[in-house]
Amino acid sequence: MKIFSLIHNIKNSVDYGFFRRVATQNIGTSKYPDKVRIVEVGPRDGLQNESTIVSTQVKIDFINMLTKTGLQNIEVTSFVSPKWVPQMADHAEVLRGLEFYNGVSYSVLVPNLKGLNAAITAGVKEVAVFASASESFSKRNINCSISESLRRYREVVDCALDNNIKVRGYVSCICGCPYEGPTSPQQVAKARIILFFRKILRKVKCDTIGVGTPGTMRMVLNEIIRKVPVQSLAVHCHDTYGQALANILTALEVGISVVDASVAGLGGCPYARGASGNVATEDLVYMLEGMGIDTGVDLKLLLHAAKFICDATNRKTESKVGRAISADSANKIIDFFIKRKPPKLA
Ligand SMILES: CC(C)(COP(=O)([O-])OP(=O)([O-])OC[C@H]1O[C@@H](n2cnc3c(N)ncnc32)[C@H](O)[C@@H]1OP(=O)([O-])[O-])[C@@H](O)C(=O)NCCC(=O)NCCSC(=O)C[C@@](C)(O)CC(=O)[O-]
Repeated sequence: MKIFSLIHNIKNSVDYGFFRRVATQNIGTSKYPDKVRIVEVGPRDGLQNESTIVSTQVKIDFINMLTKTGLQNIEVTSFVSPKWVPQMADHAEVLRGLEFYNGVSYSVLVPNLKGLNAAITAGVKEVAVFASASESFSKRNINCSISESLRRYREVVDCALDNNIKVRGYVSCICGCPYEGPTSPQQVAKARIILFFRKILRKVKCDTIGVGTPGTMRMVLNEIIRKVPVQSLAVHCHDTYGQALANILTALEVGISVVDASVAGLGGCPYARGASGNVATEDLVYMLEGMGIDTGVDLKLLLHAAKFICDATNRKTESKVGRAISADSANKIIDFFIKRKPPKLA
């Protein structure tokens, strides 16, 4: 009750519209984009690391809730070996249970042709392949060298494009590797990885263990955009050291406008021990909308989805916004955010 009246008082005494106008004015004709496309990776990157198997129905309900928030890209599962990542073994059942909405892309991770073929059978229209800038991480994560992974992915990408399937390409460990330490920008921008990824629609640069700072992030991105059009890049920042939002701002400053995030900051990689989840989607939406940058995402609905998955997995949210505002009280204090209509059912 006390909390409620505090929020009520804050709402009545603070002109959020004023803050929003000031934030926008300060940015002016700034280096930041007008819009940012958020790729929600919670159902895949977020849940793959959960030690207790999450039921298929919970995954389906979670994804359906995310769809209604206005997110246009959701990575829903991965078609990897169930021996390696048991949590994602129900990939086909998850896809069967989804309500597909017009204008929303539901992508999946595939490590090889076997995964791609299964994804095609399940009706998937967008896949993601995942290479690494670090040899050791490549070996631990997908059991092969970088060169071998690129050979495999060449087949996967050709086959996907022949089937009119869009492809994202992740490059992990752009700032550091859990086994080898810091990664040099030149290592990330190596010709073989860049050349390979040229065909791919969207190239995602990943700070897999969240060790990057705006300094290292700027260095590595500057190196990459000398070789790849910035419009084709996205970033995927884990938040282990609390640098994710700052790193994302740095990415926006160099011209990137597609950003991965995970609701409630869920996740981590099973082959990068100690790494925390991605930047929390709620925190990202709060920051961007507060800067006058359109995300198209309804923060209130996002908070509901976050509460749902945290309750179902018995974990606390990693989102700072999620801790500050409960889904129920969100109504009272985030009226200044743009209200969105959910997309129409296909
Ligand atoms: C790549 C492999 C398959 C190699 O694994 P392997 O053991 O070298 O391959 P294999 O061909 O010997 O296959 C082993 C078994 O898995 C089966 N198998 C083989 N492929 C598939 C498939 N697609 N779907 C289903 N089953 C499959 C295959 O049939 C076989 O079954 P068995 O004959 O023993 O009964 C394995 O290492 C793997 O699945 N790795 C995936 C690990 C993973 O998902 N890691 C987390 C991803 S997160 C990440 O990479 C970072 C990212 C993207 O989030 C961004 C970032 O933050 O950096």
